[in-house]
Amino acid sequence: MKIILASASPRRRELMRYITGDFEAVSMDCDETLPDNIEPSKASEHLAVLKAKAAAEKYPDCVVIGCDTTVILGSEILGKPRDRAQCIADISKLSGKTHQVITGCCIISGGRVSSFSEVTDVTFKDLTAAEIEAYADTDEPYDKAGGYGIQGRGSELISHIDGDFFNVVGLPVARLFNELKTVDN
Ligand SMILES: Cc1cn([C@H]2C[C@H](O)[C@@H](COP(=O)(O)OP(=O)(O)OP(=O)(O)O)O2)c(=O)[nH]c1=O
Repeated sequence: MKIILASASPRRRELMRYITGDFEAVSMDCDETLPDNIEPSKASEHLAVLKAKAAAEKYPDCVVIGCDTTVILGSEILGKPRDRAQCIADISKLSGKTHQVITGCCIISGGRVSSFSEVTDVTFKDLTAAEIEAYADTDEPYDKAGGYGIQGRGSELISHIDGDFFNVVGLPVARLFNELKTVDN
């Protein structure tokens, strides 16, 4: 069956090519409002299911994949910063601490819905105000959860990670590869 990646993210499309070159990427518009009181750790999988279901309605004869990446610090979800001030505030919160990056994935095939979450722990260095401001002055943070890109200059902010690097960039490549094999069988 043809594979549809329901994502506008250029990073995800690039990472998906590690799994297969044989897929089509489509942008899905869907309401990403989270239910009240959802546990932060469940948010990305919830949104992945919404994105995949929206795509499955349009492509019922395909294997559809939806994904979402969230950055969780304690009980707070840090989204894409709306402006420089928010970026500085978010990176300041992450400085010197360990947070979780969770990518939720949902696969829908032949009406069957399966989903999972992959967690990577990311630890930031103790950053100075000047380092944080310099990073906020780049154009890297603004389309990324948590306001940083580990695959770019954001790597300078990090002391270490525990888990799948690709998961932080937006797609848990190894896990998704394995899950897709079970769906195709
Ligand atoms: C933490 C982090 C996030 N990100 C990106 C991954 C995701 O693209 C983005 C989180 O936003 P998402 O809402 O997961 O994805 P998206 O809006 O970019 O695309 P779509 O919903 O169409 O699939 O942040 C990085 O590229 N590097 C990082 O280090």
